[in-house]
Amino acid sequence: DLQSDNQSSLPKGLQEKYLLTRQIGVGVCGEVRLAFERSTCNKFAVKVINKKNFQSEGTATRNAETEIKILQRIDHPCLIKTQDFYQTEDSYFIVLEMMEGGELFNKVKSQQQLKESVAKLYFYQMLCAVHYLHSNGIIHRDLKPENILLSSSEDVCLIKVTDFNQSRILEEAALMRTLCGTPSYLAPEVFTHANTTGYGLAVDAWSLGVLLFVCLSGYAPFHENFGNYSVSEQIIRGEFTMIPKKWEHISNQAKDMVRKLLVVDPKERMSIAEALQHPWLQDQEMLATAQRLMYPNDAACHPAPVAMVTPAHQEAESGYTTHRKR
Ligand SMILES: C/C(=N\O)c1ccc(O)cc1O
Repeated sequence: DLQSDNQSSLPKGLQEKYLLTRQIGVGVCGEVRLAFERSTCNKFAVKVINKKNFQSEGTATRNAETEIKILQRIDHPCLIKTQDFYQTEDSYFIVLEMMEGGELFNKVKSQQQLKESVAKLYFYQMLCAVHYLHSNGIIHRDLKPENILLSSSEDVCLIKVTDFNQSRILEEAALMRTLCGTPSYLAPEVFTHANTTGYGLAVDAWSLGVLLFVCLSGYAPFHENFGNYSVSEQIIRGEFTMIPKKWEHISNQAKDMVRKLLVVDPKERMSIAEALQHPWLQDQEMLATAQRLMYPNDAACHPAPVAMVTPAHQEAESGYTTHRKR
């Protein structure tokens, strides 16, 4: 009975504004519950984060309030919006926009591998979202299929990146949690330079490479069942295998994109900006679809002729380079 114990342990403000109902997701740090805003009946997803999962509670709690203000200013069509934030002695409650399609993780699991055109549409939106985060000085650091949400169960749909706020709010604790969670998507330098949080934007490019590999092939490039190295050793060595059966129908341009992101040396790894200019994404039909999904109002008032579509990421870098000129 949701009116009894569950609601009573909730912050008063949260209880007054929202009715929390069933669990719709669960993760390392806690659970996600479906909530209804009482005044509008609009649906929201409330992420309940159990504080005892995090070591340095003092600074994290202090950071939480300040960080949430910054993050509520973050506004991009492919980033989950933070609607509200509450906390009790032992939990954080982050009220997030609802995504009816759930986690990308479940779609890839059920479909084995995504159609290349669908993987391209999703990957382009992820690149735009992460490009925007980086331009606002935020490194995600924990990009994985569980943190990519789908707006609907249709293949052609808007996707949104989540949890960038959580790792930002609980900075040092997020690093601890990240290192405790499954390392499959983490870039090599997170292991080799983990104690210096100086690793840069390139960690997200690596994780997007792993995400794209999984969407295209249906399996992870670095996995404990592969070879006789641990997952972290496989990552540090940059050793992955494209199983022919899984990759035979995938274009060379898609494979090229993956290979240029899964480069061990962050200085040699293709950047997000370079990835946005990669030939695989210069696909006018995909760009027009992404534009329509991300900026539906623009398309309504003055539909851009497909040939003239300005890529939604706008700040297009001049020219595509396979490797940054050193
Ligand atoms: C975290 C989140 N939205 O922000 C979410 C998580 C799981 C799910 O099935 C649906 C959702 O909307």
